[in-house]
Amino acid sequence: MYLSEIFEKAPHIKITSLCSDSRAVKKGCMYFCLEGMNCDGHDFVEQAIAGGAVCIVHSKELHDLQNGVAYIRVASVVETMNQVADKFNGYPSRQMRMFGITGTNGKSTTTTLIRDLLNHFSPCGYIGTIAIRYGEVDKEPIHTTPDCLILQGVLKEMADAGMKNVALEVSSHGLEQGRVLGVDFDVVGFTNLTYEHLDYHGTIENYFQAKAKLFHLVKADGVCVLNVDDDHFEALREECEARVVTYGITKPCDYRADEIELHPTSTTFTLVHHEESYRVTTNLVATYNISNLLCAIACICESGYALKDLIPYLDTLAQVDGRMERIDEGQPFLVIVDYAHTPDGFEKIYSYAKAVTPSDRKIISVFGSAGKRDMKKRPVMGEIADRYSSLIYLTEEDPRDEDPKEIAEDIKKGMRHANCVFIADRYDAIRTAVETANVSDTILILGKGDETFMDRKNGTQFYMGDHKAARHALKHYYFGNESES
Ligand SMILES: CC(=O)N[C@H]1[C@@H](OP(=O)(O)OP(=O)(O)OC[C@H]2O[C@@H](n3ccc(=O)[nH]c3=O)[C@H](O)[C@@H]2O)O[C@H](CO)[C@@H](O)[C@@H]1O[C@H](C)C(=O)N[C@@H](C)C(=O)N[C@H](CCC(=O)O)C(=O)O
Ligand SMILES: Nc1ncnc2c1ncn2[C@@H]1O[C@H](COP(=O)(O)OP(=O)(O)OP(=O)(O)O)[C@@H](O)[C@H]1O
Repeated sequence: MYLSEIFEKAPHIKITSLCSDSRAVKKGCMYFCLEGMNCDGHDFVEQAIAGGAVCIVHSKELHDLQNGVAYIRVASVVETMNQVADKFNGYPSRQMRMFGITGTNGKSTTTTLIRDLLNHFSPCGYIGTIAIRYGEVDKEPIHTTPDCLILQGVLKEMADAGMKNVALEVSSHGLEQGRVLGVDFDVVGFTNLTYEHLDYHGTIENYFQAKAKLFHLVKADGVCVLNVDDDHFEALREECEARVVTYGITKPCDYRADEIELHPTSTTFTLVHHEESYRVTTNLVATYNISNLLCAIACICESGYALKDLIPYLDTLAQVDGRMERIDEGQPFLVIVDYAHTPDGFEKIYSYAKAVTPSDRKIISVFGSAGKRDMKKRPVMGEIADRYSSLIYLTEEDPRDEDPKEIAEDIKKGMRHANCVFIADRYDAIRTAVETANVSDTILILGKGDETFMDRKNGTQFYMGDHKAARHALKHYYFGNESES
């Protein structure tokens, strides 16, 4: 594409790629100077030009301008970058129905459910924490919400591959940093807002405001799907300019789950939507997943599909990787791998574990907390785990350059009752939990979900993953404690 096609009165220079990192520019690239938390992209203009940049988009005054390079000064580099990336890629989000889901917990689950259900009717891509998926393509993501240059490129790939819909996880970091400003959202959904990421946002109000940005990015004739059960529902409704549709469990709303019966491997409930009512069985477990399912159903139905057509697919929904994943090697106790890593996520998964574990049996927990991330939540999560568990194995969980034992000490500050042991190696902690479990106990392995890496002080290293670790330990170290209690 030529620069003159992007900016009026700009020289006729060929632009071959877009970039916001001077270390990655290629010949013919347009470089965007972004102001970050650690440094300012304006300081790397020379490096960008040396690497081959032919156009610099900036907001601050630059000196020593070079011949042969076009300089475009704009009020907001982020906004311009989004517009250019959208145009450069042929406006891909206008060619597909775009679903954006935000919230503290449940984004990956809800977007995966949207994709899984919609794929029965019309091809849908997924972009989020777990992967970038469309058709047969399955790629590792860098971020939950990719930066706009990557995002628009991926959207183009999806449109070119025949996707008609995209379910996109939209993180608060992504919203704050304007990564989705160029996306034309048709449907935006909200799961919940609880304590998380305050190291980045500072206050819960700022965090809410970041999430609320998504609801200003939906098309005028689009839909905002809100959770009536969440404490921030009313405040978020105030922010919505497009039509609002509601879902929930505890209050009257447009899509409601009533008479919920929780079972260890399924859930039954009555799905009420205005005059329609269906008794539904789904293979999803735990009440919070019913909330996620309602959000997904509301998003799909409000984009034109009939509720009755979705019902047949609700009892064979795909397992969401690392989310409430049951590991079954024939052992007589429950082993669940789950990505819970927030106080609310902990509260929810423990209340589910309590509901399905006989009262005279143990809940055994294995978890840690991420290094160099929100440290205040550590004792809070320790307190919750302690309230429900008989035994806790604290272990490493992406310690980065912190000492995992010291992170464990922070977690322990919230504990008062449970037996708690620190085992540095995560596999060893999982193995020990398996060796200690008895019939009808529940082991919860929390915090890493489907991730197969460990961020340590010497960088990101391969980790076999909690699901594989649990399977391996069950196969090799569980010898049957059936007679013990
Ligand atoms: C806190 C955060 O989100 N930081 C993001 C931010 O980094 P930053 O503000 O520190 O950027 P910076 O290092 O100051 O650099 C500013 C600019 O100068 C450029 N630069 C910098 C150095 C150089 O030599 N040359 C150069 O051009 C950089 O490319 C950048 O454009 O902008 C960078 C470029 O887009 C991101 O890669 C980076 O994500 C970091 C790696 C990150 O870990 N982000 C996480 C927290 C995140 O976004 N997570 C959410 C999910 C959260 C959740 O729900 O769990 C996500 O959506 O993934
Ligand atoms: N609606 C919900 N309410 C509370 N907790 C939930 C909800 N949905 C999922 N969780 C918990 O949060 C964990 C992460 O779920 P999921 O990956 O769907 O959320 P997410 O918002 O995508 O999180 P992240 O952005 O960190 O990946 C789950 O493993 C579960 O423990």
